[in-house]
This record gives sequence, structure tokens and C-alpha cells, in this order.
Amino acid sequence: MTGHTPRVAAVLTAAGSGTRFGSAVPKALVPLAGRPLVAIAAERLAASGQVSEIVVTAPAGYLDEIHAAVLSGADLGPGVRVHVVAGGISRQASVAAGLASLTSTAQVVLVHDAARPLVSPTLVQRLVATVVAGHDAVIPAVPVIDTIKEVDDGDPPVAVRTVDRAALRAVQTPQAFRADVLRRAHEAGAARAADEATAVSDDAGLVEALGLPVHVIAGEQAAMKVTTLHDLAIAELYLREGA
Ligand SMILES: Nc1ccn([C@@H]2O[C@H](COP(=O)(O)OP(=O)(O)OP(=O)(O)O)[C@@H](O)[C@H]2O)c(=O)n1
Ligand SMILES: C[C@](O)(CO)[C@H](O)COP(=O)(O)O
Repeated sequence: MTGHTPRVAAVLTAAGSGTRFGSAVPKALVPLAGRPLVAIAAERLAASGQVSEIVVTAPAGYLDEIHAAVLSGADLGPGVRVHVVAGGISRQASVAAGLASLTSTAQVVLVHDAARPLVSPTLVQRLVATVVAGHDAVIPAVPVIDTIKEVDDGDPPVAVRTVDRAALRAVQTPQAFRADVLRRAHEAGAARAADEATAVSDDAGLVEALGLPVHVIAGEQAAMKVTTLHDLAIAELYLREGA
């Protein structure tokens, strides 16, 4: 992998329902400054100049809408192939479905959330470069700013201890992987995907479960996840500030 320009593909997850967001349409179709989250996320992946194929996971019944939102809402430039597949019951299952539909020639795979539309093309470039430099799995993360406590969730809940936050990070996407490593990690963890209670919340978790190192690089505040309506207002602020 080291020292050459790899073929890079991306799985863009957009198959969530957005329960916590609470909109009538899937969250990926919700507009941020007039454009669907999934279109902005796809455009920023493409703007990195690294990605030649994007497979988008869509909720059942929304494949055409998601495809149209990306094709008409995003300027992907030349040479980026986009296709849409149905997602699964969990994010892990959706990524597995996306991965299965990628052309097998990709050497590096990025997994990114449509719910994180404001990632910078520079961060995408840094992630790919770090894989090319020899790391099999690379994730962006930001420091945790709150005091974190472990809580015994009884009645009443009681603080058990204060965790040393110096060692904690909030993890973002895109996450970048050598393609064969990501496929192996998903195969090994496949049994977990069918239930939200056992599924991993990010793909690096599957690589960790294989016992392989996951390299961490600095993330970006603007790559925040849009989970609630309030988050959308914050994302709009980041956009206005030039993100
Ligand atoms: N079965 C699923 C669940 C989630 N996702 C995607 O994974 C990302 C992170 O999920 P989250 O933001 O938590 O989205 P939702 O699952 O839609 O939110 P909620 O938990 O509020 O329903 C999103 O881009 C979402 O579309 C997916 O592709 N397939
Ligand atoms: C992948 C992710 O965005 C990294 O922070 C996150 O884990 C998505 O999972 P969630 O279901 O929204 O908690």
C-alpha cells in the first residue's frame, strides 16, 4: 500500500430513519442550507479528489429519492460513480451491504455518515494519506470537553467514578481502511449486525475486535453528527462560518 496512489471507494451511510431528529423523511434527505445532508456529504467526499466510487445506503422505499438527491444536489465532478443500495437493520448491517456492492478493485475504503455532512475535503485527504503511509485503519477524533462520569443507573442514579478524560476521544467519520482489512473485519463481526444491541456503532470497532491497531488522527469540530434538530442549527452556523 505504501507510496502509490490507491483506488479509493466510499460507503456513505444514509439508511437511518433519524428517530431522534424526528422529521417526516429520512434524516439524510433533510436540507441543510437548502441541500440534503446526503448530497453535501457526497460532494465533500468527491471534492477531496480521492474517491472514484460512492455507494450510498438508503432506507427501504427511499432508494430512488436518495439517488436523485445525490445526483441533482451534489456537484461530484467527473469520474465519480454513484450507486445506491438498501441499508440494513443496523448501521453495521448497512455498511456491510454497501461494502458487498463495491467493485472489488478499491484498495482503500472510506466509511462515512451522511449525518456528518460538513467534513472537509482536507480531512478526507489526510485519512487516505495515512492509510497509504501504512496504517490499515485510520479514524478522526476530537478531545472530549465535558467531565465524564461512570454512573450506576439505579434509583436514584449514583456517580461511581470520574473517568480520566485525557485518554478519551469522540470519534467521527469518515473512517478509512485498507479494503481487505475492512472486509475481513465485517466478515468476522457479521453475527453482530442483525441487532442494534450487539452491532458496533463504528467500523473501527470491528477492526479493534480483530486485534488490529486503529490509528487516530485529529478530527474537526465541523464534522459533528447531525442527530437532533438542534444539531442542524449548529451545522448551519458552521457553514456560515466557512466550514
Ligand atoms: N440502519 C442504519 C442506521 C443508520 N445508518 C446511518 O448511519 C449514520 C449514523 O446514524 P445516526 O445518525 O444515528 O442515524 P439514525 O439511525 O438515522 O438516527 P436515530 O438513531 O435517531 O434513528 C447515519 O448517516 C445513518 O443514516 C444506516 O445507514 N443504517
Ligand atoms: C460512526 C459514528 O458516527 C462515529 O461517531 C457513530 O458511532 C454513529 O453511531 P450512532 O448510531 O449515531 O451512535
